[in-house]
Amino acid sequence: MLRATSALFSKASSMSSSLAFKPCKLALVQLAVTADKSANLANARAHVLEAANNGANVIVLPECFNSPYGTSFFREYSESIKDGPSVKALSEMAKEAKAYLIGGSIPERDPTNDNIYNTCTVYNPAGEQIAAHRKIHLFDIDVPGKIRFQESETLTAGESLTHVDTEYGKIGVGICYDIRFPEPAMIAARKGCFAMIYPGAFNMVTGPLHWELLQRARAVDNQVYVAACSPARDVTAGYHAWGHSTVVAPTGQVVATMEENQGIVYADLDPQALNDFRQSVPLYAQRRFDLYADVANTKPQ
Ligand SMILES: NC(=O)CC(=O)C(=O)O
Repeated sequence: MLRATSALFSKASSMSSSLAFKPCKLALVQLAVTADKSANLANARAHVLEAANNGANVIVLPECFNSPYGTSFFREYSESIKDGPSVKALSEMAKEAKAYLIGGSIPERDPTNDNIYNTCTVYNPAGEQIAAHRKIHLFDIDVPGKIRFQESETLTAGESLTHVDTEYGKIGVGICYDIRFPEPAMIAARKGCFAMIYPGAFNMVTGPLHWELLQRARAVDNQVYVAACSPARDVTAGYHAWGHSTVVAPTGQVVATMEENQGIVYADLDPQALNDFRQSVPLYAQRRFDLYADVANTKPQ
């Protein structure tokens, strides 16, 4: 299903506070993930090439696309992001596709300390790995009678924010639970990112409640594009992903989305639309950091 954005905001006359980036076509690959890593890599390759053949310049894979999503699987499926089979395959895919590839996430084992991370690696069209984002907020929740998931049982959190320079402009990257925290998206936007992209795997409890809401919130707060790419739902797996990979415009409107099955969602990202909206609703000139710059030092009471 594709929902088109209506032209709510007319073209701005002045572009004084405009953000420079080039138009590009984004593709979110909502992949059916199995317990067979090689099959997952082959399936990812086929879909990345399909997206590129359909004109995508920036292609995104889901969270944990090479492994089932579950704390009991992370160590078994983990590998190095320097020379493991998954990063080799991702690099080749990006090169074959001649596109930027935001390679979902994989369980990463760091050979220097044996820690396991949930890590998104990013590639340029030459196949070079240009960034790696380790999920900074681990998904530890307990909703009684509904879902308990504790990534921290096996994973270690990353320690840095990720902003990737591409020929189209700067893109911020987070992973799934990272989207619940407004600060990284705000920093990315203030540093000139035109989009925040989140490989993610919400579930049947939190998906209907928050998946779209959080993307729209991050988009409208920061007046950037926001996209989240999920695995397809597999009801035979231990974790049932919500699916619904989605792209949201800087206005907060959903521009492209889908249901729960495997497929690809496309959206054209347009600098003119972003800048027109920022001109119409000039948040960047109106913020009152004189009143709330100290948020990190304000303790919850
Ligand atoms: N899987 C996640 O990291 C996050 C999630 O499912 C949620 O926040 O809900």
